[in-house]
This record gives sequence, C-alpha cells and structure tokens, in this order.
Amino acid sequence: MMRTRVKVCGITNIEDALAAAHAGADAIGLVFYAQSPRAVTAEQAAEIVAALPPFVTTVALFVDAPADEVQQVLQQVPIDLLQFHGDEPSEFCVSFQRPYIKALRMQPGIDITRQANMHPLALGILLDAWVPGLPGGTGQTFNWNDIPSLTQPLVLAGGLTADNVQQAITQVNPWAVDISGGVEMSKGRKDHAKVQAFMQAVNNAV
Ligand SMILES: O=C(O)c1ccccc1N[C@@H]1O[C@H](COP(=O)(O)O)[C@@H](O)[C@H]1O
Repeated sequence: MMRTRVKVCGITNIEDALAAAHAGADAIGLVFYAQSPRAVTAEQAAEIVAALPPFVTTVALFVDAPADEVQQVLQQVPIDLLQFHGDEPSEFCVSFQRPYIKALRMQPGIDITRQANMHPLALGILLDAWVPGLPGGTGQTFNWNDIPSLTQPLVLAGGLTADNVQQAITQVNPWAVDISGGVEMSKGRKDHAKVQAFMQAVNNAV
C-alpha cells in the first residue's frame, strides 16, 4: 500500500529543509506571509531550495497576497506548487499557470464541498482548522468527522503531531498530511527528532 504523502511546512533554513528531506518528507513548505513567524524572503527561499536534494517538491504558501508578490517569488525561486491559504478565488489561483492547492478552513456553517467545487483545477484541497483571526499554522486540530468527501485529493492539516497522525490517517485516509507546529522546537525552528518521529508514525500508519 502506498504511504500517505507528507509536506513539512514553515521551513525557514537549510538545516531544517535537509532534515525534512532526509527524514523522507515529500515536500517542504515556504511561507510567504509576512505576519507569520515562519515567513521567509524570496532570497532566503532560493537558498533553501538550492540546497535540497532532487525529488523534494517545493511549495510556496501565500495568504491573500497581491499577484505581483506571487509573480516575484515565482521569478526568484524554483517553486513546484503554490498553496493559497486565504480567500483567493479560483481565477486568481489559476492565473499563475502553476499547479496549486487550495486551503480551506473548517469554519462552522461553511459548505466545504461547495468551496472545494469552486476550485476544479486545484491539484488538491487542504483542510485546516478554523481559528478566528488567524489564517493557519495555529497548531489546532478540528473534528475530522466533519470532513465531507471531495472530488480533489485531500491534504489534511491542522494540529497534526507524531501522536495523532496515525489516528488521522486511519480515520480520514487523506492523500497527504501537512505539518508545521507539531514538529517545531520554537516557532520557525524545526525539531529534527520530532520530524523523524512524525515520518516514522506516517510510515507505520495503516
Ligand atoms: O505556518 C504558518 O505560519 C501559516 C501561516 C498562515 C497560513 C498558514 C500557515 N501554515 C499552514 O497551516 C497549516 C496547519 O499548521 P499547523 O500544523 O497546525 O501548525 C499547514 O497547512 C501549514 O502549511
């Protein structure tokens, strides 16, 4: 059986990027959102990506960024996939002519299926916890029983750790899981032992 893919998000330095890659992460996430404690500049991101071994997908995360900011990052950094984590409409997301995933937050009363259907060209739908006033990276989980079945592959995020990811995979069967705070020693610095423990938990999940 194929194992669940893993993205380690919020990478801010080369050491953490290599630790994620060597632990077996399929993708690393680079946050281009200035309010995040994990934000990187295009220059920092370019150095991180240049240090990666082959076959590690690079994901650029934006939260309602202006189009020219996204374009500038794409010109300076070899990015494989875009992650839109705000309220970006489909026309905006497709305008960069790059593969993208759309993050949706599990806000009570929101019709997730309808929102996901508004992004028919998204490679996947990432579901994250809803915390008022914060776009993501909150370390909060949500009720996985509330996840509807979606047309696009599901990326499960929000408060995952080595301790809960096996339960998440068993219950939700996502295409991929995305983790940030659960493998940190402090905001923006990964704990390499936690990254390895997370990968091991995913590898052993059934
Ligand atoms: O990581 C951030 O700082 C961040 C900021 C703004 C939007 C999204 C962000 N991260 C994404 O949030 C989820 C969940 O993170 P966590 O594991 O609960 O800490 C994940 O998709 C990150 O990519």
